[in-house]
Amino acid sequence: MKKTALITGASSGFGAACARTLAEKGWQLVLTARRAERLAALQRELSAQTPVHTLALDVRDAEAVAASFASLPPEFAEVDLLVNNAGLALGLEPAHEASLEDWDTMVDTNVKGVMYCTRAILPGMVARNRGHVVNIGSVAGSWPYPGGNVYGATKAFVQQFSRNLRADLLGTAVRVTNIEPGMAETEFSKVRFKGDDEMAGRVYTGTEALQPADIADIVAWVASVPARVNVNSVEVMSVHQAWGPLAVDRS
Ligand SMILES: NC(=O)C1=CN([C@@H]2O[C@H](COP(=O)(O)OP(=O)(O)OC[C@H]3O[C@@H](n4cnc5c(N)ncnc54)[C@H](OP(=O)(O)O)[C@@H]3O)[C@@H](O)[C@H]2O)C=CC1
Ligand SMILES: CC(=O)[C@H](N)C(=O)O
Repeated sequence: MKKTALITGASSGFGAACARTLAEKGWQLVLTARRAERLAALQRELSAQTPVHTLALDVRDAEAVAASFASLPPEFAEVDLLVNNAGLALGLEPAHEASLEDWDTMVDTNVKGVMYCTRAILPGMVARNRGHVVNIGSVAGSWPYPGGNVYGATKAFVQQFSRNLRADLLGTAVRVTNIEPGMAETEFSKVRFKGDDEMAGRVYTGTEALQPADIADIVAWVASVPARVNVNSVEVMSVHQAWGPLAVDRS
């Protein structure tokens, strides 16, 4: 029987790449994000390969997360792998100029979204004594950079939440991994710069960033090691990056 992976933020970037890679490796998929049409397209692409269930969902909505995860079709209900990937950065202003609304959105998505999804899926994993939570943190959670203020802090939360989950889950076979990617070429910068494609493009100019499939390969790897092994964290950067995300010239 195929194992089930539930991926949040599967409509683009790392999440969509994880869907493709895990489908290739024989997983069946529950794909979630807000953009239902993107999920439907990915489902059409992958469904010849593996069963796919899609769920249009905003991870900031605790009740919707709990209700939809509790009412998955029976054949998808036992989630073996939760990839907490949905997330975003908004703005790159210094703290004294940043928008409180952007800060709230980042905390609601990157912190509370991860909490809500984890809380909804974990009881089943513990009851079955089987499962794996893979959180997508960021090098921005450990390495400072100008304008990284709240985004980086949300990823520091993800790092420590991952460690603390392991403490709570000691004595069970449920695994937790925090993956901390460096700069990667996805829709991340388009979102951060609110559709300013020129600004977003500058992030990747003159360098070679990670690609979504690079992160998907790591997710597939941490999920494939022997059940006794917990890969606690993986920090991964482009060979062209050695510390915090590259600052972008805002002028
Ligand atoms: N790209 C990078 O350089 C790095 C990214 N990361 C992290 O990787 C993760 C994936 O980002 P990446 O693939 O790069 O960026 P993308 O913008 O390509 O993907 C982000 C995904 O998150 C989903 N999402 C955002 N907000 C919500 C929400 N409220 N509810 C549900 N889904 C949501 C989006 O779907 P939709 O809009 O359809 O809801 C989309 O599928 C994020 O957590 C990001 O912080 C970490 C390190 C580096
Ligand atoms: C490394 C990331 O999370 C992101 N690309 C950023 O610029 O902060």
